[in-house]
Amino acid sequence: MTNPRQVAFIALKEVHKGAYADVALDRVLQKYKLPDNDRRLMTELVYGSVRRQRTLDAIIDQLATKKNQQQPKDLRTILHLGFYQLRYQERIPVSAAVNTTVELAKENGFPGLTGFVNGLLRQYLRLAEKSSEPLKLPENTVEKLGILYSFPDWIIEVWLSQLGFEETEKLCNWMNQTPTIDLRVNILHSSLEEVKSAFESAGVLVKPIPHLPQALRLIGNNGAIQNLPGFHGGWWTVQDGSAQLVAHLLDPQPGDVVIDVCAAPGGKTTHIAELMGDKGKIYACDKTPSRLRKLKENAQRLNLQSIEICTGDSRNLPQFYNSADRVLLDAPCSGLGTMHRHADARWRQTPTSVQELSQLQKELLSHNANFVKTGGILVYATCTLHPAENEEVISAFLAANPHWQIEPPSFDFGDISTPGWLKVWPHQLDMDGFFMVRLRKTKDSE
Ligand SMILES: C[S@@+](CC[C@H](N)C(=O)[O-])C[C@H]1O[C@@H](n2cnc3c(N)ncnc32)[C@H](O)[C@@H]1O
Repeated sequence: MTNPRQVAFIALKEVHKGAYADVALDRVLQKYKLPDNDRRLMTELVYGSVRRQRTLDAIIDQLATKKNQQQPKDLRTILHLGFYQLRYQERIPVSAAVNTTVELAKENGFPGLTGFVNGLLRQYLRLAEKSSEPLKLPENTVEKLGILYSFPDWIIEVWLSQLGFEETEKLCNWMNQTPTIDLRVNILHSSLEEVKSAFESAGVLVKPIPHLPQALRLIGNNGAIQNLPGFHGGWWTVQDGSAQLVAHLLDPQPGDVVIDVCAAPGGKTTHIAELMGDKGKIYACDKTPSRLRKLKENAQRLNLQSIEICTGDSRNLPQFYNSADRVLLDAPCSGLGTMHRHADARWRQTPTSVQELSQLQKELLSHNANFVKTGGILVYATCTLHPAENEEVISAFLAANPHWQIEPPSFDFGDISTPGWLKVWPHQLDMDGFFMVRLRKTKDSE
């Protein structure tokens, strides 16, 4: 089968049964071999329909007599695909969007409803001719932003409470765009100039990222990452700019003992090893063996020797008391700062899952802080923008551990609020949302 819309429909059916969007997409891409252009269109339609689900459902609710939840599941998916193209894909001619959606309905169990599908899409087009916003939006600010930008109300509330209306709207917009790809150059085996010129010779453009000495951002869509020059030689690794900041904040030194307690798949572990000149010892701990296998592959590809893997729950690691110069806790989190990378993430997390994660983060922090020597450093980081997983975790830890204190970053980057934690707001800095804080153990606990 080579019809990209039909393949998108099959992937979306999997997502609605509970599959992760990227997993469902990979599965159909393996099964149905599509030419590059169709592959790109199909990917856009799947991720876009998942991301914009709330907005698309609101359109169905406005135009159809039956609400989206009452429509047959597959028909709702087909309508999502149709409305997504009409609302967000200006490059697709309107007639193609309408006709292919009607065809999808006919071919997938709804031959009797082609008139309904056609009518609904054309009704939307008539409204779009009359007004730049065909969708009727509620007065309530939270719901309005939630429907317009397709986020659950609770996420909008979390952002509004920290940012206010204008900045929240900018952040919502940012989170709905196609993610960029950043690289971190492995300074032990290459240099920024070498990677840049190898890429340019291969016709791939990159640009540096201000303040980040090892970072390059890819410009444009370049196909499979493994085919870019230097990948197999370990010249670089894919890592977003804001994730690169974390190891700089830790500032590891050659010869240090470092414990990375939630390490897999090793983006930050390998960065730490590079900054240490691969001299010293990094214990890379994680509870997920499949992710640790990736870490091992990454370390091998980057030709790093100083990393030792340990598998298990880092709330119970027994052997490291008072032994580390530095500990990194890159905690499991709700990922609210990276939702542009995971189309379905906004629908998977809930206020309850955030509370559970906050509890886990507190346990990980209080246990692993014991591993730091007096005078040593612990960096706590997450890729979420929820205070319950960030500021509140740190405040609770400091209240219970007066022999620890925050050290503000020595570099100037992002929103470094008193008392010194660094919060990267993606719409301000054009990189993933992150929170990180550097803590020093000033004396032994009593
Ligand atoms: C944010 S990811 C780490 C990303 C990694 N630091 C990097 O830069 O590539 C969080 C990791 O925590 C691990 N994790 C979750 N709960 C854990 C626990 N109780 N003990 C150890 N690892 C845990 C997950 O398996 C996941 O790999």
